[in-house]
Amino acid sequence: MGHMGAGAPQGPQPLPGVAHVVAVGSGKGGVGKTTVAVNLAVALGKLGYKVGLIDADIYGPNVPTMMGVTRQPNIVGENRIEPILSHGVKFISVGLISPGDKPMVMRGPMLHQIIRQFLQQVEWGELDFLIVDLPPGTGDVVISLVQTVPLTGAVVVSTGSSVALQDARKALEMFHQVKVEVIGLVENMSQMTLPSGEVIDVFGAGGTERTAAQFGLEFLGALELNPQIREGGDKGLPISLAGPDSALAKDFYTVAKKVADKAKEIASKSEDVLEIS
Ligand SMILES: Nc1ncnc2c1ncn2[C@@H]1O[C@H](COP(=O)(O)OP(=O)(O)OP(=O)(O)O)[C@@H](O)[C@H]1O
Repeated sequence: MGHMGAGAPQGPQPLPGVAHVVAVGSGKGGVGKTTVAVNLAVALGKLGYKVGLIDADIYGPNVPTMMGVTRQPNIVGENRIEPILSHGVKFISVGLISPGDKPMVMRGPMLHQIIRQFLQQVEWGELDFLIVDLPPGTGDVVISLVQTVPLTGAVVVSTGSSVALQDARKALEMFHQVKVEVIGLVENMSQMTLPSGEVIDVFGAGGTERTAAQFGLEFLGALELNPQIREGGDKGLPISLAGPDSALAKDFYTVAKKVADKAKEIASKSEDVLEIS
């Protein structure tokens, strides 16, 4: 690859020691993307993987609350950022740097800089998976991400409702445009089981699986709508901590295992391509 002079165009560079970067996105806000990202990270950790989590949802950085730690990260050496370790996962968030209720007002270049710093200036060490919680919608953060680091793939979270799926399709189209493979779709808040045992369908369960099929994409699983999942998020104790045998957490583990398998499959395919060319 020759050496690069100053100003030489630099494409996305893999992060040394980090095997897979997986983005979690949604078209619509509020569908539970962060809940899925946090529980996916914790579940992968419990499954024995080394996991990092970047909260790139700069407009609503909820990861610190959901991970139960809101203190500022330490700076080590020359401007290296030490990620926060919680529940077996290393994470970083703008919420740690600009805590409180003040919104971060940011212009494009600053946003790009933050995404780069979170990838390159954080002491991630060896990771099997670096999960990135994207802001809802389609936009700048994804561009910054793909310009900085090669992604293994993206997970798209939706509810089964028509409007959420309409926006999820836009997210799929965006990942296609920036050449990021979609690992699969997750349906969140799928069904709800009442204390009586009656199951109610709030957002149109099944819609996400049908959309995945239409696009020839993998359906990674359906997650129940349950107040304990919300409480876990609010208390900083993600439901996945309950382990794969827990009734409420098991579906998150199903998703986590599928994501891990598919990510490894995608990575091995792209290695083959590199060897051939
Ligand atoms: N399966 C679920 N059951 C119950 N509550 C849930 C579930 N998933 C998410 N929630 C709750 O719904 C709210 C929104 O979830 P979350 O913040 O994860 O959404 P989001 O898509 O990341 O939102 P945004 O990106 O727009 O900030 C949170 O209070 C969360 O605890």
